Formats: sequence, C-alpha cells, structure tokens
Amino acid sequence: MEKGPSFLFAGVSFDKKKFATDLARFKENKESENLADDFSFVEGEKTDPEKAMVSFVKKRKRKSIAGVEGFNVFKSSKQLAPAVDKEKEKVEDGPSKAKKELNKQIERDAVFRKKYNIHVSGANVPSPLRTFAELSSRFGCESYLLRNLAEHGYKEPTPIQRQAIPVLLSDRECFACAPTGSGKTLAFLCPMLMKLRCASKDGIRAVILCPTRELATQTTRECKKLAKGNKFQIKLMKKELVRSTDLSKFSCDILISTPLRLRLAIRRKKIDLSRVEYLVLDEADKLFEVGNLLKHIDPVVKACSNPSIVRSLFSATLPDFVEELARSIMHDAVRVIVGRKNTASESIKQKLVFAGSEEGKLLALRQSFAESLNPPVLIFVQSKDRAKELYGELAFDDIRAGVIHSDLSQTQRENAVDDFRAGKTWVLIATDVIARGMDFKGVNCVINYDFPDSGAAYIHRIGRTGRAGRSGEAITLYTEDDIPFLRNIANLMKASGCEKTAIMLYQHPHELGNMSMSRNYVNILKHKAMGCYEFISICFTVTSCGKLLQITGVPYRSKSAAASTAL
Ligand SMILES: Nc1ncnc2c1ncn2[C@@H]1O[C@H](COP(=O)(O)OP(=O)(O)OP(=O)(O)O)[C@@H](O)[C@H]1O
Repeated sequence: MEKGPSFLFAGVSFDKKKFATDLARFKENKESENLADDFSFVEGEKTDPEKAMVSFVKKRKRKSIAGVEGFNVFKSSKQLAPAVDKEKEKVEDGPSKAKKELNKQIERDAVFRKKYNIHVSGANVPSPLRTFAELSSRFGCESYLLRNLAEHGYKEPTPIQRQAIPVLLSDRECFACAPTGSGKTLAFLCPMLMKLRCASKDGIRAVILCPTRELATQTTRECKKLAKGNKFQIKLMKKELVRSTDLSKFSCDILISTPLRLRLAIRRKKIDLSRVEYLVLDEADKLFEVGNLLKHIDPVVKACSNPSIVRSLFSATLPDFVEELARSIMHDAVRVIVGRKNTASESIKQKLVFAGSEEGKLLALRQSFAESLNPPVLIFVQSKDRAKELYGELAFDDIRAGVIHSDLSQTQRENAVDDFRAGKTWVLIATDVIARGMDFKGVNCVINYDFPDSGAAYIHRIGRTGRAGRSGEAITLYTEDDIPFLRNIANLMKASGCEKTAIMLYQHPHELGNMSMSRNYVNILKHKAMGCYEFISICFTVTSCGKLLQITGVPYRSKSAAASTAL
C-alpha cells in the first residue's frame, strides 16, 4: 500500500484562487505546516488505531485553538459561500435595503427551521427549501428530475431534504444527522444529480459509499429511478464489474460501492478517483468505525484527490467522535441536525419485553405470532448462528419465514431481500447486515429477539419500521443477562418521546402458579429500582395455558395488587 498523508488532507490541496484568504492565514501560521503529520492512518502502521484517533482529534483541537482558521468548520468564513441562491446574490447589489432584506430572510429561515425542527451550524447557511418547485426557481433544476419526484409521489421535501439539498447545491460540505426513514437518500442524490447536470465520459464524477452490499444495491436502484430521463451512467461496484472491466479506463457519472470493493480496486492501482467531484459517506458513523476507517475509508477518500471535491456525511446516528473528525477534515462545512441527535424515530411505538431466559424468548415470540402476526415483520438476532438457529425453530411453525446473514451467497442474500419485499416471506430473520439504511415498505413490526449491542444498533434496527411518516412498532426482548445494558435502551426510548411503554412478562404455562411468576415480578421491580423504568407504566401480559391475560396501565403504587390478581 502506498504511503502518504491520510485522506484527511486530500482536500487540503486548495483551489488557491478560491481560498486565497484562507491560504494567506494558513501561510502566516507556522504551526499549521505540519498538519499532514497529525493523522497517519496508513495501513501497515503498528499504532493502536483507537489511540491514533484520539490523539489525532486532540492535536487537531489544539491546532484549531491555536488559530488555524481555514480548517475550522464552524469558523465564520469571510468570503460568502459560492451559493447559487439568487436571493442572497441580490444582497451584494443594494446597500442597506439589501442588508435589511437579508436580515429578514435570515429571520424567516430561522422560523422555518424551527417549525421543522432543523438545527444548523456553520457560516452563511443557505436558506431551507420551502417546496420542490424552488429547486427550479432557485437552482435551475431540470424538468426530468422534478417529473421523477412527482412520479415518486414526493409532494414536499422532508426536513433533512429542505436543508441538506440547498447546502450541497451551494457547494458546501455537509454532515447531516436525521432520523431513520426521513429521506436522507434523496437529500444527497438530488443535489448530486443536479450538480452533475448531464452524462459525461470524463472519468468517475461522483462516489457514494455504503456500508453493506444490500444498501449499495438499494441506493443504486433509487438513484437510477431518480435519474430516469437523463443518460447518466450509474454503476454499482460489483464483483463482476471488477473482474470484467479494465478499471484504469473506467468512467461513469455515479459509482456506488462498499468501501471494501472500492479499496480493492484502488489497491490494484486500477481505478482513478482523482476526478470525483462529489463523495457521499452514507451511514458515516458505521463507515468511520475504527477498523473500517483505517483499512477501507482512508484509502478511498485519499484517492478522491480532486481539490474542489464536495464531501458529505449522512447518518441517523452521529456520535461525537465522528463529528470531531468531520469538523477537522471538512472545509467550511455545514452541520445539519433534524430533531434530537441520536434518537429513535418518534413514529415508532416501542416496547420492552422481559422474557426471563432464552426459552422465554422463543415462547414469547411464538405466543405473539399465535395471537397476532401482522406481517411484514423483521426479527433481529445477534449472529449468523443465532439466525440459523431461529430460522430452524420457525421452520416447524406455520410461518413463512426467510433468513439473511453473511454466510449466505450474494444471490441468496438478494433473494431473501427480494422475497421479503415481494411479500413472499412474512417474517425475515436477520443479523445487523440489514439493520442500516434498508427501506422495506411498510414493515409493521421489528422484533429485537437478541438485545442490540449498542444504542446506535437499536436506533437503526428499529428504524426499519415507522418510515416516511408511517407508524410502526418495535419490541425488544430481554433476559436477565441483558439487564446491565437495559438503561441505555430505556433512555433512548424516553428520548424519542416514549412516555408510556409496556414491559411484558411471558411465563411458561407450566410455571404458572408457582413462585417463578412472583420471581419475575420481583425482578421487574428490581429493574425499576435500578432507575431503568422511571417513565414506564407497566403492563403485564401473562400466558396462561395458551391464553393471554392482560393487565394494562397499572399505576406504580397499585401494581402489587394487580400482580396478585394476575397470579
Ligand atoms: N419527500 C418525500 N416525501 C415522501 N416520501 C419520501 C420523501 N423522500 C423520501 N421518501 C421516502 O421515505 C422513505 C425513507 O427514505 P430513506 O430510505 O432515504 O430514509 P433514510 O433517512 O435514509 O433512512 P435510514 O436512516 O434508515 O437510512 C423511502 O421510502 C423514500 O421513498
């Protein structure tokens, strides 16, 4: 692997004209000369990646404090962003009248953003979009794209689209966080298609990185649908493409890939990414996970060496370390957050179910399917072995189930997704391989059969339901072993507006009447005492010889009485 400065500095070879002011400041500051030494995520180095990341961020912070202004994403830039926003261009013509108008516009924008729960930081943030028609009046959008938006039934932009689209159309770098299912894909595809304007054979012009093949396939399909009527070459980086094409001569308008595939193509010194004008890192926090960043992302972003490249990061979860990194690598970027950062979508009704043990989980699942199975249902498990195991169990039941995990071939994975989309299977058992970004229409319920291993995993998993304004349900089963991790999830539930939710107790029929019911009840109280459930009103659902006996909305103080009634 070729050595050199990391990707983080790929964009630092400025367009000297465009950034003359910054360059002057940069020259004045001697400390900034060694910036490229700060971060050496170069493969083969023996440094601990996590330590490298922490030390990198610290160094950047120090340098930022020392005044390397050109690199501080939130520093107000003296030059106006090269916005194509005509309203703002007017300001330069007239003196105080224009200034007044600009101030009014800024106020109107603030009110509008508040209405849609949009939070922005950065200098000269372009006005949000009121309607899709503004794409044409403000930015000269071509008719094919407006037609395609209408054909999709998209009547008005979602909040993330309202703000991220004008930002990217103004050639500003952007990192954006908005809830699952809120239309982030269109928020980066639409400005990309508009900026590329028409098909060209001038190398690879735009790259979208997605963490999984399934998501890359889905994004390619969405991109082609949106580009219908234009002759753009939109390519998915598949194994066959790598095998059958001379990548050194390869060109396309938009290339969509997983980091691994693209990195392999670069490593064999075949593919030329030096002309890429737009780079999107979708599910950025997943891509930036330490192992990935070192191995796959750094070489790709580094290879995209065009000095005027516009990079953007999108995700429903944006942890602080990704923000820190984004702040230090992007120039004059705009941060767009919709709603509260790192929370689950508010349109999902969330429940916790205490299943006691592993056997209890299977019982709870069977019981709830017997009572009411409202397909499509997605079930997440923690590993491929768990997926195979549960698939084996459900195969004996009268349920049309499919399974997807990384041990399956590419075709088998595609078939599992297609069958679920087509309604041939009602229930899809999956590992986290499809937890992010996948847009299955109308999933009614997500079941976390195995407890998610992080808050982010929880948010993305349950985000497969309740999309595009629809409602959905998410049920998380837990056992005694999961209790230490419960508070994190309970807090996420609370943060997403889940005031009341149910904790259900599943009890094996032969256990009813003995002490285990009371034991489980005591456990619930114990968890509550741990502070997990202050906000939750408990509802008991107890299996009794195959029948459900339900006690709902039991206020805390009278719970013991209700529980004894149940027993
Ligand atoms: N303006 C719009 N109006 C109505 N529906 C829309 C609009 N934009 C996108 N959608 C639909 O919303 C759904 C979710 O969009 P998308 O997959 O882009 O969400 P996302 O924010 O990327 O979610 P995730 O975080 O899970 O990746 C899709 O079915 C898409 O077709």
